[in-house]
Amino acid sequence: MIELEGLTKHFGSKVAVDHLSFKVRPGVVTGFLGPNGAGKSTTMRMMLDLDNPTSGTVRIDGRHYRELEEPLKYIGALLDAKAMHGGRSAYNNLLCLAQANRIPRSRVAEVLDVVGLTPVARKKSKGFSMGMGQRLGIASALLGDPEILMFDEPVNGLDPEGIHWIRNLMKALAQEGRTIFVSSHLMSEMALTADHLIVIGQGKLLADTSMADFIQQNSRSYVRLRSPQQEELRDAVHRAGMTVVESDNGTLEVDGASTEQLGELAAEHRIVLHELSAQRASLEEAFMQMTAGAVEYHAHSTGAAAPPPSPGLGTPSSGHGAPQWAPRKEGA
Ligand SMILES: Nc1ncnc2c1ncn2[C@@H]1O[C@H](COP(=O)(O)OP(=O)(O)OP(=O)(O)O)[C@@H](O)[C@H]1O
Repeated sequence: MIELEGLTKHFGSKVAVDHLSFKVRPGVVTGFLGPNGAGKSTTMRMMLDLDNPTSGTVRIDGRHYRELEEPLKYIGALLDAKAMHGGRSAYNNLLCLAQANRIPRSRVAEVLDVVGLTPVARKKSKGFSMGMGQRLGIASALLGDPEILMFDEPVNGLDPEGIHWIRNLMKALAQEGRTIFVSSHLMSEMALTADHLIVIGQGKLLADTSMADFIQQNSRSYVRLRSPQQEELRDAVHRAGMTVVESDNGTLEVDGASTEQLGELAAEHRIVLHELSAQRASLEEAFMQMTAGAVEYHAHSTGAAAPPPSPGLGTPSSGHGAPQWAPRKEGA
């Protein structure tokens, strides 16, 4: 378990992380989401004692990182896959790490095998592709067989087979009862991987909830109906006291009713249906809706529609005076 309490980080006048308190629990994959510059990497760095908090605490299984005798045996992390020594082979990179943490040499071959790098174990890591570097970083996180694993953008540079592999690896590790904390900008991937979500914006906690609840609470769900007797159907739905709107493509959209209710209603009125489907927004839509007011840098221009404002969640910001050509981050 990872526990944050009032975690705060200032860089000069910039508040990167603002009184964050949450727990990352074992047995599930917890996704860590936030727009660019929200403070995810800074938070993860403080979890690993790579940055000092301005205030607040992080506990790893009840202890501060510095109190862990051999930290790699408690918490493994992939933060920056390029952090490896390029002049060393994959094997030697891992061996150095193993020796510094009193991890048996035999574990090096084991983790190389897990990540599929055994055939290139003796090759210098500077010649590795981005995906291979990412696998090596994952191997280093797994080296101490820790109960807690943190991955910052783990699918960066991985091909579809690699993405599938890391998704299954994270799920399997969670099923073993480990604590898995992962950040990613790939919403479709996160939707397939994470059970629970922590969402931050401008350093503040926006949500700490299950994936299903997050999507449900931050998006509209409705039932779509299509029928050759569209007018009859619309009247029947209307008479049943439900809100129905006709979409641009000629289908009907009904809020606040189940597919069962609508199917039965159509049968009662002997109306033929060509479509009866529950529509639920994607994680991406729900995320855009929730974080609309917490995006640090907006692109303004070429047809990419801004997300609609979320009721009660603040209005979309124009970037707090930030330039509008969307730099990635200050000081990066
Ligand atoms: N060393 C630093 N010096 C000054 N400002 C920093 C530093 N590191 C981060 N920041 C700022 O703190 C804020 C949070 O940055 P951070 O990298 O943690 O965000 P992030 O959520 O990981 O973003 P991204 O999704 O773009 O990687 C940003 O505004 C960033 O510019």
